[in-house]
Amino acid sequence: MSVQLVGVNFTYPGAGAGVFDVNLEIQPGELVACIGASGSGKTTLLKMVAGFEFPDRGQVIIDGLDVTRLRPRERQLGVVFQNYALFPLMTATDNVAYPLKVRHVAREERLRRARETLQRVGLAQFADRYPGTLSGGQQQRVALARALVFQPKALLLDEPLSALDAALRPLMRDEIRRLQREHGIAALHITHDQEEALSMADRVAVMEAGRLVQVATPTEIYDRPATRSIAAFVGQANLWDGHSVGGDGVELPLGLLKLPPHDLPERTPVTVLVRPENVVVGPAPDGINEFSCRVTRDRFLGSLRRYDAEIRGGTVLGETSARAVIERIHIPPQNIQLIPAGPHDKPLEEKQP
Ligand SMILES: Nc1ncnc2c1ncn2[C@@H]1O[C@H](COP(=O)(O)OP(=O)(O)OP(=O)(O)O)[C@@H](O)[C@H]1O
Repeated sequence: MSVQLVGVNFTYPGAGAGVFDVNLEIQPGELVACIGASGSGKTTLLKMVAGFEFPDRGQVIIDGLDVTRLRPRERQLGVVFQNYALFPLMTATDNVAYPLKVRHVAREERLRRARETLQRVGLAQFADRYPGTLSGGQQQRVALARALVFQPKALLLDEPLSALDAALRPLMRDEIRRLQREHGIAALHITHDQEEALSMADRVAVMEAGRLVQVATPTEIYDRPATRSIAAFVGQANLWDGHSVGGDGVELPLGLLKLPPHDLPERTPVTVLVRPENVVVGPAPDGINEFSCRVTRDRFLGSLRRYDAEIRGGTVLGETSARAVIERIHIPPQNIQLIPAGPHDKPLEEKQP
């Protein structure tokens, strides 16, 4: 059961904000995570699919059916929100059975199906408990069971894990993926948490100012971001602006950097991306892209160490598991990614490391 958005446009009345020219297809069993800065339109996109708002133009197609003008309930979607939105005066079973009740399923049948779904999310022994007596993770699993109980055509997840503590989140990620794959339904997952998006999703959709600017696998988004702003938004990044000197070089504020051969004409403006883990501590065997440096910030993060290496012309952010004093670094040419300067590039929203 797939979800398709075709040329979807929506502007909030009286405001310039909304979503624009959105085309996206989520295959059965596929999970697409939508990420983007606050206010970029992620929730609005979810509202289009859910039917909480109607597009001004374009179509929403679910399981091959045009649902653009259908109301939320008629779309048969499972929706899970950040705050669970459970009914506090109903037991876990009654909460899960509720969508069946509104669909006029007979009482015995709906209780049977609710218990069965609770069992599937590992909560059989909590069936008669009230939400207030359950932990955050257990409540979230009730919410998930409630979204799955009526065999929805797709699953919409709006920050479903952000209220959970860090230890529980990876478990719930796996749980959601297992259930969603088992049911073979398409899922759209809105999240602020990049690690969650990269680790859970089959594909990641990046939003900027109401538009999908890149939709690709997690590794493609991380390794080959389409624009400078995507590179800055996803993960940690060294981003340097400069220009091509033809052949295999780029001229940057920190000097000439050697790259794998490229065919950009001389003086083409480019942005260079180097992920911190691709900066290597110590001298280069051939002296290529090697810098002497002074470490100005050094943070020990357990399995790795993140440092700022001051070199002539700038600062390089690096990551290493080495514990020794860092006096020289190098950047192997194959670890450098070229991002053509493009019209999409907007002022950066770079994170502080
Ligand atoms: N009801 C509304 N009326 C007018 N503008 C709105 C309304 N709801 C949202 N917006 C605007 O639409 C834009 C997109 O909002 P949306 O909630 O989709 O962003 P988001 O990416 O989900 O943000 P966040 O990550 O902060 O939840 C924002 O500029 C927001 O101010």
